[in-house]
Amino acid sequence: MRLDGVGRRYGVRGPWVLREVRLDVPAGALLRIEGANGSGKSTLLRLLAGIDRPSTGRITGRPRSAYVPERFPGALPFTAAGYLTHLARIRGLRGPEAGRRATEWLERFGAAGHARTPMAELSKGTSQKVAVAQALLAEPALLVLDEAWTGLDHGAREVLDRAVAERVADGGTVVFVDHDPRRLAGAADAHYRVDDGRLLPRDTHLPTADPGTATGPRVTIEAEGPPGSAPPAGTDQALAGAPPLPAVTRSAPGPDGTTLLTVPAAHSDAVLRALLTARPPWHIRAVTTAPGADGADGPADTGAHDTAEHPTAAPTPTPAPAPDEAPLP
Ligand SMILES: Nc1ncnc2c1ncn2[C@@H]1O[C@H](COP(=O)(O)OP(=O)(O)OP(=O)(O)O)[C@@H](O)[C@H]1O
Repeated sequence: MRLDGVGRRYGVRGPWVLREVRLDVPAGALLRIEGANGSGKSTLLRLLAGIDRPSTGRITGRPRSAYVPERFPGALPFTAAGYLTHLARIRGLRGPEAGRRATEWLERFGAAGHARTPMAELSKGTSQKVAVAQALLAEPALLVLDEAWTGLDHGAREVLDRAVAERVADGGTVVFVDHDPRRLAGAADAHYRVDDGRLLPRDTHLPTADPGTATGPRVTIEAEGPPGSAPPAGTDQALAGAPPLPAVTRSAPGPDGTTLLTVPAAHSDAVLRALLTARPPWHIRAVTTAPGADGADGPADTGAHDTAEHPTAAPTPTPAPAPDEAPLP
């Protein structure tokens, strides 16, 4: 999908909220939109989702889209399951499949007990689970999330993190706004900022280390996987071409499933992607700056865990390009 010279204002004489927006929305990518309150983020997301039209400019190549609005109109004349089944049918799911998918998403979000509750009687959090589920159930090619994590409990936020990773791994595109800068930290392929009506690319890449040396900025990733298991093989592929110890270290998996991975900053996005798209996906607890391998760069290591560090498995001989290094189509 592509936006060319897109502008939006409310009312013929209203101020331009967005001006001259040009954006390529590639398949299989995670895009983050940032900006101050009232800068026009929600306006942009509504245009991307196709529920609003630009006042000027063109949007072409729109894929099958789904949208979680900032404010979900909860008081609808359905039960939770009835609403999701209805939406699944509108999105093209046929027969019992629509109801099955509705039940499956309510279960994933821990809201199966509210399947028969009228929407108007749902708590704010459960209503938000339904808002998110309606967007996920038909596996859209473009998923647009406007503060979709707000109001969800911890478990549901993790389910949504994983669903986002699944969509991207399946070749879909996810565009999101979230007030928490740690949301999907390091996983976005591109960051943009809405500023004075313009959409500006924000540098997405952490400072690059020289791949030929063991020095340079590093990032510590605290990730949680199945208890006792080592990080998925994809992380080793993501580190192909990275210098070995001391640039790359990995703690032994803790009994709670937590592992600390310290990697060159240039490889961190690819490692995060590998963790989030593993099956089952890993949960990213924190991403912090670590000192360079020579100890010269950045603040002190997190020190959150007392860990025995050891090198990761040897890199694969043929370096694969990190997804974040590929040019956006
Ligand atoms: N339907 C509307 N009618 C008139 N003005 C609107 C409408 N929707 C948004 N605006 C105005 O457009 C501007 C941008 O609003 P928008 O909600 O897109 O910003 P935002 O960056 O998402 O804000 P926030 O971070 O507070 O959610 C604001 O000045 C807002 O008042």
